[in-house]
Amino acid sequence: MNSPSGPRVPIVVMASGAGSLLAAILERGAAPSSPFEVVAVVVDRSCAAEQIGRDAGIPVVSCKLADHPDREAWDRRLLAEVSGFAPQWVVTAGFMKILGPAFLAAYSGRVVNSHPALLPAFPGVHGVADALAYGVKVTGTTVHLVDGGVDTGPILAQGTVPVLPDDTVESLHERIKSTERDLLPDVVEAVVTRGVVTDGRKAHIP
Ligand SMILES: Nc1nc2c(c(=O)[nH]1)N[C@@H](CN(C=O)c1ccc(C(=O)N[C@@H](CCC(=O)O)C(=O)O)cc1)CN2
Ligand SMILES: NCC(=O)N[C@@H]1O[C@H](COP(=O)([O-])[O-])[C@@H](O)[C@H]1O
Repeated sequence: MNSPSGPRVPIVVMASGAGSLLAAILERGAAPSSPFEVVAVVVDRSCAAEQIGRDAGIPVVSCKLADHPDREAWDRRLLAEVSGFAPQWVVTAGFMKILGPAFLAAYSGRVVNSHPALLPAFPGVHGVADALAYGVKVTGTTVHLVDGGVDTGPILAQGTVPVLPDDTVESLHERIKSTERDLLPDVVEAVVTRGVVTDGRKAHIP
């Protein structure tokens, strides 16, 4: 049992952008009662998330695809870097690269992603823009386990967000991120404490 008095579960957070989800996870992990500890931040590009990790006094590792001969080499390097921190869970929080087979073989069932749409609708890199262009009136966020597909893994939790008549991609995305900053740390706390039970496509946190 991981409790305030017990050892904290080590997690690695991966990010590519502004890092506001990373900041929310770091804040939650810094609470005295947190069941988890962020032991490293991994980025795939130069981004604001790097500085957020450094400001928190946490090791930040940059693993850029362009610095590797091919995708397989990058995937293996990513695995080596992350494994060096021996995390029990990995959280992709705005990480904009597809994780490959080597990485997922090692961390199968232990990678949690936050996506800015209600999956299975609007997967991929442009989830917010695609939902807005489609004309949906409600969208949201999905926290799911990562598998070999793109945003296809078993769903752990979802939160809904209204689409307002004057929304732009930016205004809608910011409203979704506000929900993500609560939901993702909630799910991380839950999975590190209670684990996940999967049955085919279905997953629940007991
Ligand atoms: N194997 C998986 N890897 C990742 C998943 C996943 O479900 N399976 N989710 C992502 C996050 N994500 C959306 O939530 C996502 C990120 C990136 C892409 C994508 O197509 N990336 C391109 C590059 C785009 C870029 O560099 O800007 C790529 O990897 O070639 C789709 C969905 C975390 N990883
Ligand atoms: N498909 C992956 C994807 O779109 N991820 C999204 O990037 C944003 C990161 O925000 P942040 O950089 O402020 O944390 C979040 O909305 C996250 O769901």
